[in-house]
Amino acid sequence: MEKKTLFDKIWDAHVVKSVPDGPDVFFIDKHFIHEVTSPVAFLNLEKRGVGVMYPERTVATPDHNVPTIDQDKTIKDKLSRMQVEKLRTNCKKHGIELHDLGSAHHGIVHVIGPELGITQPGMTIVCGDSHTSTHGAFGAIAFGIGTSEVEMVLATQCIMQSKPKKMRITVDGEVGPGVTSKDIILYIISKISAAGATGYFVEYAGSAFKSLSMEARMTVCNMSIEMGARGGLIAPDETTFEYLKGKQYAPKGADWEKTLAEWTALQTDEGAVFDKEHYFDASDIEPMITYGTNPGMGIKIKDIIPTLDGMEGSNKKTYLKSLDYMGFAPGEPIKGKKVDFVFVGSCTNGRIEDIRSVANFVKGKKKADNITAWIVPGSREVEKMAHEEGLVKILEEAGFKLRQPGCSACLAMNDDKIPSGKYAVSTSNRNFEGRQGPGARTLLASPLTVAAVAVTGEISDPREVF
Ligand SMILES: CC(C)[C@H](C(=O)O)[C@@H](O)C(=O)O
Ligand code: SF4
Repeated sequence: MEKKTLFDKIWDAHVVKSVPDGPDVFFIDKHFIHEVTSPVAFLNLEKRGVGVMYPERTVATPDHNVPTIDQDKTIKDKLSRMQVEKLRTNCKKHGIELHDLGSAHHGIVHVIGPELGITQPGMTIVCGDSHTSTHGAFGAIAFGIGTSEVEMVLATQCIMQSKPKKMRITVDGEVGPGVTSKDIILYIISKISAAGATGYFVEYAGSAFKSLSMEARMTVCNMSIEMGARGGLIAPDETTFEYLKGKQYAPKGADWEKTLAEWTALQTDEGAVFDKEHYFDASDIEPMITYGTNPGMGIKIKDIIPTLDGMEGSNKKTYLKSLDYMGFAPGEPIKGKKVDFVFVGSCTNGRIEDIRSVANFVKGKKKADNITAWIVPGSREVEKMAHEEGLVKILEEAGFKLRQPGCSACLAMNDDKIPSGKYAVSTSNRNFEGRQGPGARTLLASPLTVAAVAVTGEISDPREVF
């Protein structure tokens, strides 16, 4: 019998029609929408006089543009207000479930999907958003699509897709204390580069991933796109099932038992062939940070910023331009550099475990005077738990400012911007020029590292801060 990868199994089960030499017609189980990439799709449907085929398969939430204070008041920014209002009217008109600002399950689309148990193993999931890859943590094929495809999914629940190549990234062994899943993925991207998985769909395998919680796995899959991959997934296991059990949209009773048997079979067959394989050893991974302007420009915090050795021509030019933007020089240590802002949040690290780890770290300590510290829960549910567990109190005592759920300072589409020239150590996933505001300088790191930076006011290794 043909050996199949997990990706093949899910893919093949969703092909409605195979077109010779063309893309497949591909069925989508779940569709998430937000205020930025859906308005034009709805507008075009309207123009064509077409309705939404399966409204119950789409779930909406406003997250990118929303303010993270005074969410109960009218949004001040005109474009943001219009986009959020459009989302409301479109959802109402087409009978689409909306988790609106201020409601119990409002939040970043990639945080609320898993939280509600909408994201499940074996599914195909899309959203007009590149970080849809997050949902792959459940053993689903999840990827970002463009606005014209959002329209296609609304109208037909299908899209046209060519099957990507398959890559497996195996990390075996155990990471040491102070090393998190964010460090694992930053390490992988630094090794294979920000374009290293272009054209591939990745399966993460090996004991280093199996021992991660679901939230930590989501951090890994979230950043698949930052190495160019279409998406990334992890085969479901007991950790996955335990997380989903009892969630609002998870199967219940006899249905649960039946579904569990199906989910358990969602594994890559022994001997299945990948187009490319990478192997890493978990014991080589240490706390990581980026120093440049793409997520592949990462180093261990203890290391120096790479020198110009072996760099020539346009590579050297691009490298120097990137360092110039960051205000760094080749060969300098990164540790000890002064920082202005820390940001804990986003669909990469805005979940409750992230907030817990920051709170545990800063408990009884104070942030440094030069630091502005923002903590933005990924959802209302996370916010609620953070209050109930006493984490907010700990964080506020340490000098952090808690804001309301949304994408916030992850990208400069709302009011939470880092001023030009300032340094922000951020738990988000992108450090592009201007990502957190025009001229802002972003360094990506784990929540634990961010906590250490908040306390010391400079780039620090969390294992060395007490
Ligand atoms: C605005 C949206 C389309 C974008 C994406 O696709 O990822 C954003 O979420 C991001 O993280 O850059
Ligand atoms: S939190 Fe950041 S990465 Fe995630 S969807 Fe929002 S803008 Fe994109």
